[in-house]
Amino acid sequence: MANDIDDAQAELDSVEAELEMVELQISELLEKQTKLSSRKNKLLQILEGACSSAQPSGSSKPPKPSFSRQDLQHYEESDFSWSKEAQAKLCNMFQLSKFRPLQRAAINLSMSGKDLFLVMPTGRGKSLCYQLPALCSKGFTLVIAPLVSLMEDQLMYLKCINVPAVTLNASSTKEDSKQVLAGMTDKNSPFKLLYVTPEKIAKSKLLMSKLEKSYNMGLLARIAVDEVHCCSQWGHDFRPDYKLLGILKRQFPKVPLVGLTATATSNVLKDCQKILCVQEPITLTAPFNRPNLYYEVRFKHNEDCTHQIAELIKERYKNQSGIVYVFSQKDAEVVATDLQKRNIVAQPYHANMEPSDKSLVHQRWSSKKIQVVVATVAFGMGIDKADVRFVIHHTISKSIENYYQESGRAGRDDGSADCIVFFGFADIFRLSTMVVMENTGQQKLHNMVAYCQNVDRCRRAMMAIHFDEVWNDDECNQMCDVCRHGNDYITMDITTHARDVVTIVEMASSMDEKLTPLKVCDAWMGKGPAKHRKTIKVTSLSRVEVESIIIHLLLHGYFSEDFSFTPYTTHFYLKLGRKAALLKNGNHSITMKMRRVMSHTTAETQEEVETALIDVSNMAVQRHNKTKIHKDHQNMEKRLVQNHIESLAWEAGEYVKPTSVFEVDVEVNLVEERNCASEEEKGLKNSPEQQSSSPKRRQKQPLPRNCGADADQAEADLVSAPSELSIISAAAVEELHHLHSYYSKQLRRINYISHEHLQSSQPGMLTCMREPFKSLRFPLKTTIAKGARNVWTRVSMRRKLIQ
Ligand SMILES: Nc1ncnc2c1ncn2[C@H]1C[C@H](O)[C@@H](COP(=O)(O)OP(=O)(O)OP(=O)(O)O)O1
Repeated sequence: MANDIDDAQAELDSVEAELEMVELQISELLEKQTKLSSRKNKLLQILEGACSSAQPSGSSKPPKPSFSRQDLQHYEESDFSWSKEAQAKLCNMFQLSKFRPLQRAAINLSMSGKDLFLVMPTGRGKSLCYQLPALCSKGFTLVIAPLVSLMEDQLMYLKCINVPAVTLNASSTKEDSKQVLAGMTDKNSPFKLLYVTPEKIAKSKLLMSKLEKSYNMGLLARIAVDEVHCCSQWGHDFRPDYKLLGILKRQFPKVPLVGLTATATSNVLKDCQKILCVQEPITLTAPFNRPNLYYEVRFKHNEDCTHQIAELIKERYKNQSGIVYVFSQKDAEVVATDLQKRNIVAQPYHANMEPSDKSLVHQRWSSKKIQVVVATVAFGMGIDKADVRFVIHHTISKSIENYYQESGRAGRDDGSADCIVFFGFADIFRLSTMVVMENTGQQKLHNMVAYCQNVDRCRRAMMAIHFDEVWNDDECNQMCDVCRHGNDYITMDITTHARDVVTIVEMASSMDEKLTPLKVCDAWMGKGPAKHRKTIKVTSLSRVEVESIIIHLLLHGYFSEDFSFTPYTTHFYLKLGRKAALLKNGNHSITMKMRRVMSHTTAETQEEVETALIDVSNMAVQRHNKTKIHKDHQNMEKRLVQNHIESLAWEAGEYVKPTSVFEVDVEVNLVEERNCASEEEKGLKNSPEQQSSSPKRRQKQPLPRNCGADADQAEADLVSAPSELSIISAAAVEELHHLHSYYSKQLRRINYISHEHLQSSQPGMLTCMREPFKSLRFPLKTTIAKGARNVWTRVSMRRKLIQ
């Protein structure tokens, strides 16, 4: 009877596990289907024409007919009543000889009174698309810009070219404000552009009433919303006051609006459209591609990264201007000082500096008195230096949008420039805790990490897909490290590795222990606490491989983030992801493409530069690294061969899993009926030392899986311990008694050890639980919960039978 119930219970467990797996697979496939369908729709839309009308967010209406190629051609090429004047002002006032792609179409559409979203890469000249129409129209253009510094930059530039422009912001004097407000209703329009912040629109009733008046007088010619993605909380720079700008279109419906951004996906634009209350805007998207920028990702191996950056600057970018982006204000100070020590004229720039110091750094950099600005993201909008030859990221950006913006500050003069990211394992988690409060922060960071982890796709293609563009890899023209040094990767079957590392996290979690990614790496590489080492299947992979696999598992849902908040900081731990359960299925496999270890430096340019730059004092270190790299490479290739042999054997049905097994250090000693009753009896009389030696002996001789009939039998004995004596009898009563004493004794030991541990220097629940649990033994593949359930079922069955 008990046997039947055990069997049924075991089968139920296995059916439940299988069902769980099927559900996961279904949800995976559904997710894939949704992604593919949405991609398909986007591609169809793009193929229909270069531009299309955006649809209101959440609208169930069928899509409006798109803005066709012919329409675009019309606005690009036709002559309009204002065309001559516009061309003249382009040359005479802006001192520019011709329009860049889409500028003319954008200007003509805006002059025709259409609402427009203009998505154009940074530095391609979006401002001209509202500044020139402003000069060709009656009245003035209202420009909403997110930062006062950005407005001031623009005003300075406009003043230089004799374009009358003013601003109203918190720092405007009373007198200035009075003049500006008066000018808004002056028919002679003393200024053509009025710059305000979104806060001003939201808070100043006086401004709104003046706008109302100028609208009624026909003097409010146009509204330009710069950095329009700030309206949407899905945009990377969400600003709450931007959300209130819908009032403008509601109050002044006849005034054309132009929203400008460098980085907005179609979803962000839909959101902006809804927030700004724009009915049917035309979206013009200039190709995001900046053909003159070379994109590259390098592994950040250690703190030596600043040294590498310094060498690059001294050799490759001698006397050329650039930016080094860092993670924090402290990093800005430290890295700038390090560069200075290496004779590079560098200065930090971050939000916590005095405004006067910030503008001094900006000015000195613009006039080439400083070569490098080591900056946080605070050094951003409004930076318009044409000849920036390099943008190096000491730490990855928090999203592809951010990266595109930040790196886009290079090469605005169309001359070639480099955008290099140093990709470090620990940085991912520093950033992760920073974006934890943002709705889509983790997803965006994952996209950025995937961009860096990528080894086989053109980096431009990855960005293009991110920005919903169709892309042909040939267009990269070898201007990214992947296209330039293609095929420098290998495909690894990492299923076994994944199982091993997932087991470590699973085991920690069953012991209520949380592991940081760094600890997972250490534990897996056998560098964790000694007590863990004997229970973990230590990997022979290199650190780089270990980190890459953990990142891969995180990006693909086998791991996920587990944040813990303290009043001072946020901690990042790894926990099992939604797909971790799939690994329990023997047929599930995971492959990943991995750069040949350190083959990164096979990039000629990098190798050339680095070998050329090796400081004599660092020769030894470099040699050591190279030897290690060479060994890593050899190991990797050996493993690949091994993987290949295994997979062939698997296909031929000959594969026998290696006999080394992972032994769970948390086991409950479900002793075999016949012998164990007496063993336990003995155990009860044994000294504590002798008792604890028994489990240890077992650990030293792990029970191999699939290693013959004996092993099978032994395992079966453990799992279905009381099966042979299931009729209630004197023996069974005795056994129940023994079980009872055994568990009481275990509990007493837990109490005793817990007490002891609570008094030790390491405080906390975990410490006191770990030791006692260590000497409990579960059958292989059994968790504490499962083991407890089995024991409970068995004990209660027997109790019933006795009654
Ligand atoms: N048709 C043109 N020909 C040559 N240079 C141009 C042209 N239009 C604009 N520029 C120059 C002027 C500026 O120095 C530079 C960048 O223009 P700007 O309008 O500030 O870019 P942007 O607004 O797209 O960048 P950001 O996204 O960083 O604000 O390009």
